[in-house]
Amino acid sequence: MRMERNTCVHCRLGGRMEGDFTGKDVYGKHFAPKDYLKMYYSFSKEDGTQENRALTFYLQKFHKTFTVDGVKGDTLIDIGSGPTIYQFLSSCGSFREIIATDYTDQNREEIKRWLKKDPEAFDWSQVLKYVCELEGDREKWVEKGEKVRSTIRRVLKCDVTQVNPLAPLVVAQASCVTSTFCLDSACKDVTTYLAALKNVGSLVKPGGHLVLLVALGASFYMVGQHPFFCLYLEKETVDRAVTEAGFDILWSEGAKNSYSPIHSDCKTVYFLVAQKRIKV
Ligand SMILES: Cc1nn(C[C@](C)(O)C(=O)N2CCN(c3cccc4cnccc34)CC2)cc1-c1ccccc1
Repeated sequence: MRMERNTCVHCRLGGRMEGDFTGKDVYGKHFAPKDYLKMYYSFSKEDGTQENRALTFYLQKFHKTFTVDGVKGDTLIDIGSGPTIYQFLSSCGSFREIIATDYTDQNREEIKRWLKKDPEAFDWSQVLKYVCELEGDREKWVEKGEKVRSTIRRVLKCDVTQVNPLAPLVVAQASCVTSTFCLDSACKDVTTYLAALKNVGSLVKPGGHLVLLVALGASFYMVGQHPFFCLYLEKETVDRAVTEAGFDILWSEGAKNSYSPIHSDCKTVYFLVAQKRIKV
C-alpha cells in the first residue's frame, strides 16, 4: 500500500512512541538479542565493504580510552551490557577482572553463549580483527578473543533504577564502570536518568573512571519489528548528570548518527570519559 511505504516509523506506530516507556517486563518478553545483534552489530556487507560506521566509532573511542590514554585498574564493571562484547575488546588488557551485567536473562545468556564458544553464539570475529588492527596486529584476533573470555569473570543481573544496581549482591567499588546505550533505554524521564547515573556512579571508587556511550536526540529504536523507547537526551543533560553524580568530565566526543532512520531517530552517538572526584 503506497501510503504505508511513505509514512515514517513513528506514524506507522500510530505515534505510540512518544512517551511510551518500554518497561522492564517488556524487555524481558520482547527483546530479541539475535535480531538486535544482526541489526546493530553486523560489521560489513558480504563483499567486505565496511559499512558499520557507528560501531567503528565506538571501537575507536574505547581504543583511545584504554589502549592510548591508559585507563586501567583492578576491576571493570559494565552496566547494561546487552548481548554484546565489543565494549570489552580494548579494556580486557587493562583490567584484572571484568564483570558484565544486564537486566534481561536473554542478554546475559547471549554473553555466556559467546564465552562458552557455543556455535550458536554471535560471530564477533570481524570486530575482533578490527580492534586488533587498531592495536597494530590484525592477526592477533583469536588471542584477543581468548583474553576477553578469560577476563570476563562474572555475568550478573543489574537494575540501574536500584540504589545498588547489583543488589542483592554487594560488590567492591570498581576502578572503572562502563555503560553503553543503557541508561537512555532504561530510564523513563530525566529525573530517573539523574538518579540512575548516581546509582551507577556509586559503583566507581574515588579517582576511578566512568565511560558512557549515549544516544542523543533519540526517542525510539527498533529491534526487528519491535519498537523500544529511548529517553530523548541532549549533550548538556548528560554532562550535567555526570557532574552531579560526582564526576569531572575528562573528554567527550559525539558522532553524527549513521543508523537508518527506520532503525532509530537517534541524532548523535556520544562517547564520554569522566573521573570520580576524590572527596577531601
Ligand atoms: C544500539 C543500542 N543498544 N541499546 C541497548 C539495548 C538494546 O537497549 C539493551 O540491550 N539494553 C539497554 C536497556 N536495558 C534495560 C532495560 C530496562 C531496565 C534496565 C534496568 N537496568 C539496566 C538495564 C535495563 C537492557 C539492556 C540501545 C541502543 C540504541 C538506543 C537508541 C538509539 C539507537 C540504538
